[in-house]
Amino acid sequence: MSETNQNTPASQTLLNAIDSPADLRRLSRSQLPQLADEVRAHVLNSVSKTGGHLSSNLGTVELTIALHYVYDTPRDRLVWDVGHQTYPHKILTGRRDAMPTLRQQGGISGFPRRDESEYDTFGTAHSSTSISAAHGMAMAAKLKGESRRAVAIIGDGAMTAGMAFEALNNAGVAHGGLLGDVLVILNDNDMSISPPVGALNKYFTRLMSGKFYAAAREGAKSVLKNTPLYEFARRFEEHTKGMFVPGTIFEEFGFNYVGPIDGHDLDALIPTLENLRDRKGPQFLHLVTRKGQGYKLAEADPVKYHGPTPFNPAEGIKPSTAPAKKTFTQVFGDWLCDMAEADAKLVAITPAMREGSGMVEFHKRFPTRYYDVGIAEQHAVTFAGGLACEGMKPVVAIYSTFLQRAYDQVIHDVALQNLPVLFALDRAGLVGADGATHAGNYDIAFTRCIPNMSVLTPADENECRQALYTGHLHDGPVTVRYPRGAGVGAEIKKAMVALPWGKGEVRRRSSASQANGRGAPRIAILAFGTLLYPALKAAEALDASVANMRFVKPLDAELVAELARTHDALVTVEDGCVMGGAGSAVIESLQAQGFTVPVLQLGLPDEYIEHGEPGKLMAQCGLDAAGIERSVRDRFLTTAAPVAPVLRSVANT
Ligand SMILES: Cc1ncc(C[n+]2csc(CCOP(=O)(O)OP(=O)(O)O)c2C)c(N)n1
Ligand SMILES: CC(=O)[C@@H](O)[C@H](O)COP(=O)(O)O
Ligand SMILES: [Mg+2]
Repeated sequence: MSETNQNTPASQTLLNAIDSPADLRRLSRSQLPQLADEVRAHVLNSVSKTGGHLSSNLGTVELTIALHYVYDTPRDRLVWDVGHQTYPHKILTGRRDAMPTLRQQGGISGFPRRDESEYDTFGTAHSSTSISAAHGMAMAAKLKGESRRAVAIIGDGAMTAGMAFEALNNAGVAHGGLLGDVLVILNDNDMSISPPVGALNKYFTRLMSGKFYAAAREGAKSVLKNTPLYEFARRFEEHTKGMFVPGTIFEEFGFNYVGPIDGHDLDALIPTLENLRDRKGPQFLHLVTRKGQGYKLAEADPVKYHGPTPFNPAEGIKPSTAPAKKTFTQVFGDWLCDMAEADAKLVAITPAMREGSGMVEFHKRFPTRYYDVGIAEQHAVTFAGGLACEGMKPVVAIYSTFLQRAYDQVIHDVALQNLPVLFALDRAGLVGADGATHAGNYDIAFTRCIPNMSVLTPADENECRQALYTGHLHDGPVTVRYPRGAGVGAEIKKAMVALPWGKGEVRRRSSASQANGRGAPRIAILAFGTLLYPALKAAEALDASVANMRFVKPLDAELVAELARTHDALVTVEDGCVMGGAGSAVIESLQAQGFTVPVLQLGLPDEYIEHGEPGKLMAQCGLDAAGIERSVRDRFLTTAAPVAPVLRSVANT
């Protein structure tokens, strides 16, 4: 019996004794409903304190208990799609008492992590990967002659990504005579983050509302419940269900389809999973659940409770009273509506992130020009390409990390054809609580190398608005990147004025540079994006010049040359990966122009930065003012490594 954690209410008598699924499997079936109540309470109690994903987790309590009760985990593999709904899974697999550390530095992740637990069989967070991974695990078991099973648990939202169907298409057939024993569980709560979109959702609704099948089931179950016949009827039903319900798309893919059944009913879940566990070949179980189950406020508004910050569960989420600075997301949302007013050709696309991308107002005001395409980033980009071919001005609002999902579409379907698509990249740089899977660290590197692509890095809220406007006017593909949350609180000018294309600006001149180089080396910091402000602060202490570069591509080569001519050393700072980032662009420009001035590149390191508080994480990466100052002193201003007199090339004269 584990020690009762002082943070957990005493009412968790069953849960406090469960440190692994083996403990769970020692419970009787009749104890499981109480355990479900305790797990649900623990989820609500924890998330209301730490913040995190809530409504999806409340919806998977019974499913999680049933899976660990029926399957021999971790020998049998569970792969959770997206993985934002795995708090019950973590609570039941030895991390109950770690929940207060959720998504905090050094604490447990909000998503499954292989390096966090053997029960987290596959790292997820980007959606729609679970069927592919589970299929791989199932085929490996076949090839190795192991009897283990693989289960993918995927939501109705995640099912809208093409990758899920790529996997179904592959998993449903034999390979070399071997057929994987994979179970795909569709956790259908009729919700993505926003209300679901697309034809697939309508199809699921038809399946769920299969009148005859549902009625036949309920009738049989209530009559036979708790009788020996129930078992017979259950098996009979399996073999006769095809007579009542027309073949489903999943059966066309080669899966044995079962369902829909109530994903909160343990008496339905457990026998069904026991039956499916012992069947060979690809199985598909369609569950109907409710997002937010068991907490009325989340049941009523699963969108609001998808990923709340800390709140009082007794009162629910209250609007913040603090006069908050506008977030970059809000700046984008405001600009989008203003631009739509001014330009009828503007259309806006989101791959299932309406709220997170700040598009609720745009959707309300411009419903015919708003497209939520579901979790389908590849389609979102090429769809925008098609719109642009016909003279529309599409804006693809997408988190930097999710654009990674559509890289070929950006190159092949948009940039190569030089189509005017504006990519509004939110969550650029470190995002904090979601950790490495959601970091937008790489977009500067992976977009600036694409011919025809332009890359803008606004420094504050006002410049973000102007950069979006500038990108919208540009006749070619453009990315404008901005971080999660608020900036410095710059005054936002309503008037939209295009930035001088490809031009940066000097924001501070070092006095050393006006002293013709006597004394301390003359240093210039070239800042990209919101790191302009910590750079300015560091420059005060360093007496360095500072340039707000604004554009990574086209880079202001003239400004780079002028700074190289008038300074002994250059420093680049960016909230993106150093490798291939903006600093690399500056070095390439210096080389191309024949300059040999030393350059210190500051940015995100070649490693994954885990979840934590963004400000602290940036400081740990040396990207706060103190860190920038420290790095410049260490590199250029210590006697140990003085800046050598620069051999000035011809270009310097
Ligand atoms: C590739 C990708 N795009 C977008 C997201 C953002 N996202 C996280 S959860 C979610 C909705 C998932 O809906 P569903 O699969 O139905 O799970 P539910 O939240 O309903 O349990 C989205 C769009 C993501 N994680 N990965
Ligand atoms: C699970 C998932 O991918 C989304 O819910 C994501 O966590 C949202 O991130 P933001 O909180 O930055 O909008
Ligand atoms: Mg869903």
